[in-house]
Amino acid sequence: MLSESLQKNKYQPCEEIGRGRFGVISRVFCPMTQSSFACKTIDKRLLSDPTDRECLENEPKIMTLLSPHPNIVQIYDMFETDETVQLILDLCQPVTLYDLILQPDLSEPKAASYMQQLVLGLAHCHRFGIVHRDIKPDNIFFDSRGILKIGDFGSATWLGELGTVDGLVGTPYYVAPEVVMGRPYNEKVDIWSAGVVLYVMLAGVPPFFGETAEEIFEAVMRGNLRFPSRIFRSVSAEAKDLLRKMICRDVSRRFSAEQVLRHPWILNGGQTNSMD
Ligand SMILES: Nc1ncnc2c1ncn2[C@@H]1O[C@H](COP(=O)(O)OP(=O)(O)OP(=O)(O)O)[C@@H](O)[C@H]1O
Repeated sequence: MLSESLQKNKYQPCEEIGRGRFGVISRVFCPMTQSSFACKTIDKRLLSDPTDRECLENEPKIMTLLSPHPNIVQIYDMFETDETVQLILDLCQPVTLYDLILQPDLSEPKAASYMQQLVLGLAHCHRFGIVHRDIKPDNIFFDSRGILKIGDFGSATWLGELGTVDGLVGTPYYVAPEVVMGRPYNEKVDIWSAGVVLYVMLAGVPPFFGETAEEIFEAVMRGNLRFPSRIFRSVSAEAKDLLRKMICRDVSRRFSAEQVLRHPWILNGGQTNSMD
């Protein structure tokens, strides 16, 4: 860990980029390398909950363990004072996958390219026994060259020796049913969430919805995956096949990251002729 003065010399603070629950993201400039980074400053005083505090401690450790990987936001430095923790990260574009899926005509090849990059990043996490637990479009970033990067490891955890964890973590539309049910779960929760991301990319709406978080959770637990013909008429049979294998309630039958990467729709880059 570097001292505050060295930190000041190494990175010059620039404009604020955004704000999260526990702090601020700013651009910083490193004169030594003539490059910009994102600096995530977390205000420790806002972390009253022990779970939030544990996540704060885990985030830089997990990111360091996973770095470098082309599809994961890289951590370069960390600075800590009594009040704050600062993480120096890859600077990503202001536009996340959340903004891109709002575009009405996201093609299957484009969706397949995003899905392949997302699952390559997840396969890397899962090989290290790490579960992200909050895969959703707002946590999927792009660098200046358009490469997809998984970010926000604030909810990530290690699978212990048992290979499972517990705790209600995630975002209602994207969370897997076994998480909502309060059962121990494993890395396959990320595949469910990535499947929901794929569904939203292809349909423009989530597969499970409701007016309140409780209603969404009930729909997720029922897990009744439907492809309304009005929306899915123009979606290929291969894409629907992959969706069924990712958004699968039976965890043992749900695809692993490696299986997703070997699925024909991914291997063919979303180029298909067949329709259902
Ligand atoms: N590495 C990054 N490069 C560029 N922008 C980023 C980066 N990380 C986060 N941001 C942006 O900064 C904003 C705040 O991000 P942050 O991760 O702190 O909070 P959040 O995900 O919005 O909320 P929460 O604190 O609940 O996780 C978001 O708009 C995000 O798009």
